[in-house]
Amino acid sequence: MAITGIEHIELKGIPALRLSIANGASAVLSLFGGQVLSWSPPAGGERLYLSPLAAHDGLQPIRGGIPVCFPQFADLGPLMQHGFARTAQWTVLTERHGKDFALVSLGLSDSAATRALWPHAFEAELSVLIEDNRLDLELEVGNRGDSEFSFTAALHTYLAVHEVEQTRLEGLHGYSYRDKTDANRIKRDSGDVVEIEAETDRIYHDVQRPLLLREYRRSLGINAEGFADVVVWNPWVERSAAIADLPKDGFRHLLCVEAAAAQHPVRLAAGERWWGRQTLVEL
Ligand SMILES: O=P(O)(O)OC[C@H]1O[C@H](O)[C@H](O)[C@@H](O)[C@@H]1O
Repeated sequence: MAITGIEHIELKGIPALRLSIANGASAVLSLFGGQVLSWSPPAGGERLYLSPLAAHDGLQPIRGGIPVCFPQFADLGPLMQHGFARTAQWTVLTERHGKDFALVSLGLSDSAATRALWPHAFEAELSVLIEDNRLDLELEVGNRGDSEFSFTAALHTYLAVHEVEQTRLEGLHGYSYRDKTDANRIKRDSGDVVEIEAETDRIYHDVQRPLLLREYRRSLGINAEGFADVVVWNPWVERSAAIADLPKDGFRHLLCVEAAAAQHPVRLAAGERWWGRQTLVEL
């Protein structure tokens, strides 16, 4: 019988935790970056894309899984792309499991290194739960300083798909989005579904609906709370060629559907806390 519970493992030299439950679902969470690297629901089959060329040197970001972008999403500010959380060492705060669930929360707080980049006292907590056919991630940020700060953030989920051109993303009809592939023009989605047939890099604003990712013979529900925006990213052929840690045809097997707070930075007064959550449900 498969081991259930929470094991401390190493994945290509990176310290990580493996969460497993009795129904056969499992997930792997790296302490470097506080990054989920794998999730298999009870029916089996990996649902997250992890690049075979991803760095595992504990320095560079890991291409794939669910990177945490904080305190900056993409290049929306003066920090390095996607902020420092995805290349920081997180620590284990809690581990809990029963027959039907496994929950780990990791913490990251300010240090001399983070204050040199971003001069604020913060604590971030990432909780990762597997239960039934779900993966649930929650990012909570607290301001433990004495003045307000603001940040942008995302759970940059790389979904594994069989063939991206045959994948349909439903639920974004009618929402406006910022199109990074077209000079950041604001557009309105008028299609019934989003299909990927070219480089796609969009921030959809104020998305209120759950999304559905449909593929041949499988579907995934994607829900978010607290994060106002949804980013849809696929680098397609030309941009992929410039991404050293992605194989040539890697873009065909991934679609990033990210829960983000990007359009409007989150403002936190001293002592305040914020949280955002993304849930993936195998249907
Ligand atoms: O290559 P990375 O720094 O990991 O960023 C990968 C991508 O992340 C997000 O989806 C952004 O919207 C894209 O513009 C960016 O290219």
